Amino acid sequence: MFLKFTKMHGAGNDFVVIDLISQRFRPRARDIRLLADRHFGIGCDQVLLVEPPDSPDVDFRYRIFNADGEEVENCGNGARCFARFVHDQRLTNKRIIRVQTAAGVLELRLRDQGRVEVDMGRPVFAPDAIPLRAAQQALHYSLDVAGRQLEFGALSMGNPHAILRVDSVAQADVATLGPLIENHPCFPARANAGFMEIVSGQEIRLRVFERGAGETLACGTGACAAVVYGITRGWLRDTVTVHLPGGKLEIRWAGLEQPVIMIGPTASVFEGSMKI
Ligand SMILES: N[C@H](CCC[C@H](N)C(=O)O)C(=O)O
Repeated sequence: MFLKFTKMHGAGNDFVVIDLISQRFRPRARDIRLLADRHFGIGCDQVLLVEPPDSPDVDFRYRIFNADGEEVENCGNGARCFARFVHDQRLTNKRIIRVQTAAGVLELRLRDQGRVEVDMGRPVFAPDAIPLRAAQQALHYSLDVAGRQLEFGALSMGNPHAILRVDSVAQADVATLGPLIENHPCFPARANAGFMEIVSGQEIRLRVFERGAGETLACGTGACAAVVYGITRGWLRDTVTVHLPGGKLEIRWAGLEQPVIMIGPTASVFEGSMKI
């Protein structure tokens, strides 16, 4: 079959977005890997599938697959691009959209100039919910990675994140430490690894080695996780500009039991169809 798709990105984190309301396609992991392949397929960090709602109190359901073919719970940049996609494709004329994901219901608000605001839900710190193998919940943890003791924060934004503070993201050894943290046995579901440089109480630089995709130009849930960790450590205030290699996001968190709010850009790059 030929599958219609739209290629999008949010701050350089790129997606193949597929409308499964007007076309039928039951993807296997190998189909996702082919769609995501930058040589034999279209190429992307994640594949997003847009589906009809499965309950009356949401407008859509959307599913998220990493380039390695694994389905995951949440994707911040993907949520923004999803909202832009359903609006551009006239699947809705709403500017406040409720969408069911594997991590729960997200509320998305279309802002001006292609920007979208997302209520990303509340961070979760309990180790067994991240999941993280740890004796007890802590502000930060210590991890032996390749003989080095690393201090990191860990939390879930629906998906698991480990965050390390570094002096300089430019100098951080993301290529080596990223996969070691992603696949460390203390993370039974693997993890996204964030490397955060504190610029000021309201600004950070961040690089993220993503679970199932490698280092990406931006990670929305990673930006949320890094800001939440920085606020809990007393390094950051409640509204932070996050500078990522592919662009910047604004993250707000008013503290425990409060949702994390993310605002950022979206871009629709091209449409096409692929034989699959
Ligand atoms: N790699 C992530 C999913 C995509 C998250 C990221 N692209 C974002 O914008 O949040 C995971 O395996 O949990």
